[in-house]
Amino acid sequence: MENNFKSGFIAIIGRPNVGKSTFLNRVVGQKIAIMSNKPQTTRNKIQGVLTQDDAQMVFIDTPGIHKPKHRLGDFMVKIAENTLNEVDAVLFMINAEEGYGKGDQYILDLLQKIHSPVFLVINKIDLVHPHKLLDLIAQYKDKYDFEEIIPISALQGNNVDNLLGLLKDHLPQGPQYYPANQVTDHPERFIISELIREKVLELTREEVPHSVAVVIDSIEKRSSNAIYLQATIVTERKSQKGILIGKQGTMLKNIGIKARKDIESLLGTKVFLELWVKVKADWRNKQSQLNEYGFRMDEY
Ligand SMILES: Nc1nc2c(ncn2[C@@H]2O[C@H](COP(=O)(O)OP(=O)(O)OP(=O)(O)O)[C@@H](O)[C@H]2O)c(=O)[nH]1
Repeated sequence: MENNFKSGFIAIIGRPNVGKSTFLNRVVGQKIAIMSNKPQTTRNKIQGVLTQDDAQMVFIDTPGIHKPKHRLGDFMVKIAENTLNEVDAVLFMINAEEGYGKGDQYILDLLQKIHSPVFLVINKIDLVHPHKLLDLIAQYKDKYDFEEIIPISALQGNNVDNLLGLLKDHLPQGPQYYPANQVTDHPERFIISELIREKVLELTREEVPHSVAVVIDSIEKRSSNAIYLQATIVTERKSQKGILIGKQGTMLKNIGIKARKDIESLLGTKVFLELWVKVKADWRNKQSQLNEYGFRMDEY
């Protein structure tokens, strides 16, 4: 039985907002990658691990690949290229509703340089008429020699199991890389900060840019079923700090309440969360300002 076990690393690529994080979260059954309706919120590579009786799939969620405009961009793309060559399969995800675009051609060019098998995943089929889907499949078939073309709805779950089955068929025999109950190899710290950042983006809409960072200052387990967390939201400008705090602190409270609920369901314990806002410039003087803008979320 051991001999028939299949495993492999699978990269998910696609333009921003096509639904990569939604897919990953559905597959591994937990909210581990940040989800947002704004593009380019996936900044780090996040691995989700799906373990079945006879297979293990390790997913790598790459940042939205797009045309590099500066050196950092070039560097990122080089990393993406290397990653794509090292994995066992690549899922190229597109948005059925948007159809073919320039950004996709850029990715298709990138894919021409790699040897790993590529699956075209057409996501958000719940939003389009079947005729449009057929046109899209025909269009993409001409552009690249895909291993498979699979339409899905990551949000509703349609055809996702079929995709996983096909993927498994293509994976090589291999070891179980991670324990069966592990869904991600990232420390909880990172996931927690992403959950808080997600709430910031969700609640502040366009007013606060993606450059906002969330730093976990401390995680303390004071009893078997309670975790005490301190986190700081770091912004670049004073005006953003004002928005994040809101009138009489209402915005920060709301961010904290929503984040706490998600963190509690992720960790399965009660969470006490203290949240602070800092401007990058006064980051070093943090200690002296702590009491000015902080809230304990368990009080709300
Ligand atoms: N209707 C519909 N919406 C979807 C589907 N999959 C994802 N979405 C929505 O599309 C938006 C973007 O989804 P994400 O999963 O954050 O996209 P992403 O590709 O990870 O985006 P980046 O982090 O920018 O790379 C969210 O509002 C999702 O709810 C789907 O199958 N159907």
